[in-house]
Amino acid sequence: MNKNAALVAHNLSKSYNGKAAVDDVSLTLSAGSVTAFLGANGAGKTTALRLLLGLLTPDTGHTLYGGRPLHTWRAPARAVGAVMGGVAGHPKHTLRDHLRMVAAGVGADDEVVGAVLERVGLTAAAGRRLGKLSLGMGQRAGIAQALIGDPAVLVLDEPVNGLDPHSIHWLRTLLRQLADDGKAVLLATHLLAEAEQLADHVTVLAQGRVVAQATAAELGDRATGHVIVQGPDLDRLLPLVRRHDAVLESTGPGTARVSGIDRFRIGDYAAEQGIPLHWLEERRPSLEEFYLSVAQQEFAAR
Ligand SMILES: Nc1ncnc2c1ncn2[C@@H]1O[C@H](COP(=O)(O)OP(=O)(O)OP(=O)(O)O)[C@@H](O)[C@H]1O
Repeated sequence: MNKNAALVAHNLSKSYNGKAAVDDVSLTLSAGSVTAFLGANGAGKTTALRLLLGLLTPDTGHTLYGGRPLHTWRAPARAVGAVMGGVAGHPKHTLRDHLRMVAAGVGADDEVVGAVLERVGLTAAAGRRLGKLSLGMGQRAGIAQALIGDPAVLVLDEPVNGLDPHSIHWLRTLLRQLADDGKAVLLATHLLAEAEQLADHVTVLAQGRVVAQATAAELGDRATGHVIVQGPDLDRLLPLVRRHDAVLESTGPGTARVSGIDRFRIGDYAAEQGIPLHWLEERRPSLEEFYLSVAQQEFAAR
């Protein structure tokens, strides 16, 4: 076990009415990294986050922050900050006053409130009432609130929901900066492109279970892609295809799709045999294709 990890969750499980919402989920978050919990709606992401945060009691398993359970931290807001959808507070309170109250609760001063407002780009909106914040401002305010304790771990549930493209870009940049500052960031998302673009590590959840855990790049490599080849004489590739137990599928005149051999082998073989090729392109699977394939394999095994 990595004792220096910002967060270690061991074998978390939670069932409702005999059905597992989260089934034996383990996770390690390191300082300076962004991790995504990726899964379809109902995969168990929110339940897993609530277990990590101590908002739900697990049937089995436990979570350590900096090597210790959250309840042993004198100031839990230094261990973890959570954004579980917008900002919750009295709609008539101004954003500044709301954050001041939160700050007082965690022993932070007004300077911290000014700093977090600036960090999320809401300095000019500090005097607005919570009830008058737009959806995007509410998301930013939620992040400001989570950052007040300067936590080592930041957890966000579907943070891009309802955001416009400009705000999504802003959020990506902010999360990367927070990781660069040394925080461990965990976000739950059903948006495959978000996980692929933003996260260093991806944990794929399906029906409450971890079905894949790797870097975004490794996940892509693990899945099988295919190669598009074009040329006037593609049948001459068949001996190579047979040798590798691969598949060559004609997709039109002079064009085929090969799976089971990489483009280097195909190119080298074509050069050795004097087979003319006009095009050779490896199509790597997207994380989406990978996710669907692992989820299908997982369900098929049940
Ligand atoms: N309090 C509860 N009582 C009964 N079942 C629950 C409860 N909370 C979650 N579940 C069930 O557990 C499963 C996982 O739900 P969860 O909300 O964690 O999924 P999710 O991946 O976050 O999906 P979504 O993005 O749709 O919220 C679902 O089948 C859900 O119906």
